[in-house]
Amino acid sequence: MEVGFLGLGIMGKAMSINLLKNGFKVTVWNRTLSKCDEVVAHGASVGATPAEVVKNCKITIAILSDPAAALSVVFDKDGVLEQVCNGKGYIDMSTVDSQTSCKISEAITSKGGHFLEAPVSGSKQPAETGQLIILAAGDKALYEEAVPAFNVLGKKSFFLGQTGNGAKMKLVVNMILGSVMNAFSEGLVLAERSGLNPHDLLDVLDLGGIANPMFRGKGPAMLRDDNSPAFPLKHQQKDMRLALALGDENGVSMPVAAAANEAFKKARSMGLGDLDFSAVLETVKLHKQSS
Ligand SMILES: NC(=O)C1=CN([C@@H]2O[C@H](COP(=O)(O)OP(=O)(O)OC[C@H]3O[C@@H](n4cnc5c(N)ncnc54)[C@H](OP(=O)(O)O)[C@@H]3O)[C@@H](O)[C@H]2O)C=CC1
Ligand SMILES: O=CCCC(=O)O
Repeated sequence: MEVGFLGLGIMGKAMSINLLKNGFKVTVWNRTLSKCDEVVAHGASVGATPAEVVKNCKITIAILSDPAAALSVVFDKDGVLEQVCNGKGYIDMSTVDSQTSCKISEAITSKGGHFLEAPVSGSKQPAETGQLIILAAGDKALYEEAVPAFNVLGKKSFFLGQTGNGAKMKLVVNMILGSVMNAFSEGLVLAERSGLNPHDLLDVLDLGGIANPMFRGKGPAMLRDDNSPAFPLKHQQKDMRLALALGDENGVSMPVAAAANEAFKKARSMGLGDLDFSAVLETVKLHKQSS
């Protein structure tokens, strides 16, 4: 199967290499061309523009930073829309809001193409090992066609119905994720400042009812001040912002998520946006009691 792939950031690089390792022919494009080199070394071809990739491939996958990037790659000059036509499939795996997804869907389908949104749960390592959770919605036939690729990229794919439902599900999941990361950060600092060994806290948490892979995976790195990015903090803040907007639209009060969003905004203002979202810990460390 031949697929196009737009966006070779942390996720796109890992996912496209994974497809290549599993026998897919892949044509890639990235705004910063040099990021294609590593994927080309694994056997990918390069398209000069998103439009060229779509022209050459029946199905094109994208995973880009945010709504602005997702829209730009479709609607701008040399974008996806210029070559979408009957029989072409476009799958956007970026984390965006449902409005962005619906706008892209309408444009693609108005030209005879097929559209599926398929944001993912899971981070850099699951992307490398094909263990993502795929939250698809939109064109069911395109979903069925993409299942062989999804089986390589993920451990489980969900088809959630109409376009927008995948985006919403992803935002709800990441709203919880971001809120939990803030509570976890506060707990680590509280343990240390109150005279406990925070490594003991990690051990206690890991044996109890709120044990989870995130505490287990990120906790030790956070205690070492290692915030090398798997999931960039700027993207987590974008997801909190979009989830809060979804809360507004639906009249859902989310004070915990709102506070978490403020902490991520603070972290961005401290220049931590490109670090892992666990760097929100630094905002808790800022506040020291004066005697
Ligand atoms: N990292 C993670 O753990 C996860 C991330 N996600 C989501 O996946 C998406 C990608 O994340 P990730 O790979 O981490 O992000 P990165 O920041 O590593 O990569 C972002 C990608 O988007 C491209 N891009 C940004 N702006 C534009 C633009 N205006 N036009 C064209 N391309 C653009 C970048 O190109 P360039 O290289 O030129 O900057 C790059 O390819 C995001 O929506 C994120 O929320 C979902 C699950 C997990
Ligand atoms: O969107 C990113 C999710 C990161 C994760 O699930 O660890």
